[in-house]
Amino acid sequence: MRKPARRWVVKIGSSLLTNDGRGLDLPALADWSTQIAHLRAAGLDVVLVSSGAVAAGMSRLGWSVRPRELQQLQAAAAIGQMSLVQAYQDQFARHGLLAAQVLLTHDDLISRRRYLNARSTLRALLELGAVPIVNENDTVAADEIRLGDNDTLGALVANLIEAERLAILTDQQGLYDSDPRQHPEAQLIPSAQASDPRLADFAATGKGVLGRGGMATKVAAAKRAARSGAETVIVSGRQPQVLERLAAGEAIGTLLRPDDEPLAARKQWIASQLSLHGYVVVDEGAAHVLQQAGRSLLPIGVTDVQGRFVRGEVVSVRDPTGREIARGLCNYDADETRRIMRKPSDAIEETLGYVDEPELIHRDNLVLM
Ligand SMILES: Nc1ncnc2c1ncn2[C@@H]1O[C@H](COP(=O)(O)OP(=O)(O)O)[C@@H](O)[C@H]1O
Ligand SMILES: N[C@@H](CCC(=O)OP(=O)(O)O)C(=O)O
Repeated sequence: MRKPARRWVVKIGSSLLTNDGRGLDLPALADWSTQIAHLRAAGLDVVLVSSGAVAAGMSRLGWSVRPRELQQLQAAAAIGQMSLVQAYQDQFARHGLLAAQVLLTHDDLISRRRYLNARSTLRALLELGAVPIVNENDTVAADEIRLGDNDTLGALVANLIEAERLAILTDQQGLYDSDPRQHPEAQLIPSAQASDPRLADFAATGKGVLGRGGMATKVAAAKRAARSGAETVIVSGRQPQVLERLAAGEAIGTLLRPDDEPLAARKQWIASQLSLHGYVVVDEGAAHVLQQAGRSLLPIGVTDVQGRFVRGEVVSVRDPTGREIARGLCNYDADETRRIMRKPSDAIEETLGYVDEPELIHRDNLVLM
């Protein structure tokens, strides 16, 4: 029996919530809300990441086919999000709980200031005893920066609140060794390391009518959640008392475990950046000391700088073959970095006229990928 985790992110996908597209499944939604209320009563903090806005909007609009145009999807989401949170609010109120709507975009999670704001708001809501209900802010998220699937959002929220567990409720019993919709003989994987490269192959194909990501985004989410020390359970939301049984330590679904101890909060944030404004290329010697000796990155080891970034932004670090080996907060902006690259740190002052830090990226602000 595993010990129950204290802070959970519970993610409910579109396929499940809408019973594969037949509008919101209100009895099921009521049941999950009851289960979450029981978890709260048992002392667990729960943040709910719920999909279903587009699907609920489609059903309100009488649309049976998911539109392709972004504006149509956004309009459906705006209509559907109302029904979605209203349904949750009604259900949580039956248990004396307040529900809180939290709509996040990708930008909110890459800007340090907004990231910290989102984190403190979520923490405040949990302290107030409310149940935060998170979804992507579909109205404003433009195509190229959309998270698109809520598995990624669930993992980012797990990083944000340093959750111990990400429970992904879906329409299958868990992760199988191939898509059970196409391969009835597929075998359920009871547990694995989130970093196991075979998982991506198992999840390679197939998704539901409405779901965005299929299993591939769930496996990627487990990997991302593991970076902040969270374990992920992929499990059928249709199992009776699924959340309570998980909380009691029952081994159901697929458990994907992190390899390591949790990284510090800053390192989690650095590792979870989805879009970066630039990268630096380092020579072999620098790549070696970063990876093997846990050292800071000095300007002398940098051979190329690409993109535009400001001081304090997260940049990617690539080895001479172009492979990303690390990410970190850069102490100099892109132009300054170009001017001091290949130079020893004691030449920074004569080159720039000032010196802020001898390191380009300090090891405390650097995370290996
Ligand atoms: N290896 C696999 N194991 C289980 N399900 C898989 C696998 N590969 C693909 N799938 C598909 O992923 C679907 C769930 O993903 P998706 O439709 O995006 O759901 P959700 O809306 O819950 O995120 C399943 O219905 C299944 O057909
Ligand atoms: N923000 C979207 C969710 C996107 C989506 O479909 O996610 P998922 O079903 O979890 O893969 C919505 O509420 O409709």
